[in-house]
Amino acid sequence: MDSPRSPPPASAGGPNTAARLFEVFLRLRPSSPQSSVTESRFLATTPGHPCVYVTPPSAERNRSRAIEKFAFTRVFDEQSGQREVFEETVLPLLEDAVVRGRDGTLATLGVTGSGKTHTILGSRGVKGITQMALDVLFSSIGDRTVDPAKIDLQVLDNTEALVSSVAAFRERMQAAQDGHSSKHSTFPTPRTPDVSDITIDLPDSKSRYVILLSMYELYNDRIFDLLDESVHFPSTRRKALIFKRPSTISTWETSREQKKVVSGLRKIHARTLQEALQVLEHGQATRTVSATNSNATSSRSHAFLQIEIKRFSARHHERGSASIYIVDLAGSERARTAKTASDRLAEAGSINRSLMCLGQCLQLQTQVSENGKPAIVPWRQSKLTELLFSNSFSGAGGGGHKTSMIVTADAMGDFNATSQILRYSALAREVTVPRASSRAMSESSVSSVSDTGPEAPVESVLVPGEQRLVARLMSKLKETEMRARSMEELWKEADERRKESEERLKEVEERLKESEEQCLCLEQTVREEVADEMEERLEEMRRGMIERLDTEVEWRETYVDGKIEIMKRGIQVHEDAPPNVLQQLAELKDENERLRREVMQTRRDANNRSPSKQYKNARSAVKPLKDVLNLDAFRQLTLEGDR
Ligand SMILES: Nc1ncnc2c1ncn2[C@@H]1O[C@H](COP(=O)(O)OP(=O)(O)OP(=O)(O)O)[C@@H](O)[C@H]1O
Repeated sequence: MDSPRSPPPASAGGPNTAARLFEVFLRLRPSSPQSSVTESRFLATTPGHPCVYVTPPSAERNRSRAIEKFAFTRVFDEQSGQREVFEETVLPLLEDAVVRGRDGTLATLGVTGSGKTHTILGSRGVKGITQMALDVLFSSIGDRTVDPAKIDLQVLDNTEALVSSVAAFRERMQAAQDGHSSKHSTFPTPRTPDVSDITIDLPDSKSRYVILLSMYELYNDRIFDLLDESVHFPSTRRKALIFKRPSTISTWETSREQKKVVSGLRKIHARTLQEALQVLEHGQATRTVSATNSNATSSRSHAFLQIEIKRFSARHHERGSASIYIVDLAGSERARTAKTASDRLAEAGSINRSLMCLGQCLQLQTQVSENGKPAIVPWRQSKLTELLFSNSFSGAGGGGHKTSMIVTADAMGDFNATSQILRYSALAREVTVPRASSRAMSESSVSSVSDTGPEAPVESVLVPGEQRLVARLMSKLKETEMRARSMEELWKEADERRKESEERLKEVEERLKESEEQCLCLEQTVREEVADEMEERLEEMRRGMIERLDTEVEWRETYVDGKIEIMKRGIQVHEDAPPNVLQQLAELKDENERLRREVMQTRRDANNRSPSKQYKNARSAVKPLKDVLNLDAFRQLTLEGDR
């Protein structure tokens, strides 16, 4: 093998395409003084070969690094233009969607500042592959678009999306932006490269098409609509959306084939290329972007653009639908290099975590190729991999979803971060230990790289015995790596389970707390109700007693009056009654008057006192009267008077 600056010939080995789940392309960006981190190139390619060689820059050599060779579907070197990348990556996906109705995803992956956004959306007046895809799509469809007056897209769409025309979208945007400082689109429509000569042959001459655009971003593991006009109001909080299967099934799908979608997304019906580009610009302007030490306009979220191509018959019956997802992933970064802090650091943590899960998914596909057995790709581990792969691996959409990745790299950028991404994204990898270190290895079984730097490939200088030893050591190294990886995965799984259990425990504790609070409230209410009822009953008793007392007093009064009347009549008849009887009568009258006053007083008191006391007092007040007016005594008196 040659040194990285003069790579080896074509036979060095390309990727095994037999059992590949993804196409993985590598694109090298031209280095600029601002973007360069290392002082020398650590990546080298050979024109026409799908491989890249990674040699540690001089500062890294002392850390015992070997030369690594990575294979991809294709490598685009620094001279490759946007159109070349477009023709090899998105155009086949677009053709599949328009002609065969197959969904496709294209995502860019790379270290921050390595050129992902430039590739996807272009920069400095240069079109990205997205603009080129829209250009080719609209020029291929031509005037065979559906008249919006003839269909109701809102009714047709089964994904709970909010479908509207570009005009209505623009109006809403205008209303949202009026009087508010908002993010205005600042992207001039790029003109180059020209793709007017590329068209896709449509499958039949009668079909009509509708193009729907939607854009969303995955920011801190939450999905946000990039075409939601309400975000332009400063006080409005963005609403996170859910990725799920729609509640209704479209006519051409079975429930098993049903694709997962971002529910409640805004979909804009673009009828021309200009309309589509306007929508794209609005989405771009809303995306979360910040300046970091590594990139002045660093994407802090993973952005998804969905181009949905709906096919209709000449009589406006929907015949099918296919989507292309173009994904601009946020770049992985080291906090130390990017010098990020607070919010940016938290964003970077979330970005790196999701990219690590993506890396695991990508890495497993190479193991599939090597073992010949289908490995389980852990795409459910993160929201990002779920969004990217759930429709590819679950058999949804008929299982025809095709995924391609473009890995972007700067040959003079961050060596550690770049080689790490190449390691997990490459379709095949080969490690070569330089000569000096291979000798050391045979003596001490430790891999190291000579201080003098990488030299000729090991195979060409070793004797057969040494070659066998190196081969054995390499296979052991590979085995250990695999074991370490599976241990790491087990550890991660255990850690996730622990976290899950902790979350559940927290949930249970919260519920317990809630239940206790509810119990307390209930007890309080019951106590209050019982107290109210008791008071009511006491009041009723009091009223009853007063009534009974009144009746008794009235009856006594009537009774006494009647007796006095009888006595008066007796006195009139017997005017010569003995003086002691008359005196007794006068005394009785006085006593009667006194008792009446006492009854009046008792009544007044009864109104002010508690019912039981009132009752007792009244009884004790009435008792003397009763005694005095004892019928027998009275009769006795009357008889004595008569006598
Ligand atoms: N192939 C290229 N040709 C010319 N310029 C490029 C190329 N790739 C990247 N650049 C320039 O490098 C800078 C950073 O690129 P870009 O914003 O695309 O990086 P990125 O990978 O998207 O970063 P991040 O992950 O932080 O968003 C931009 O100014 C862009 O114009």
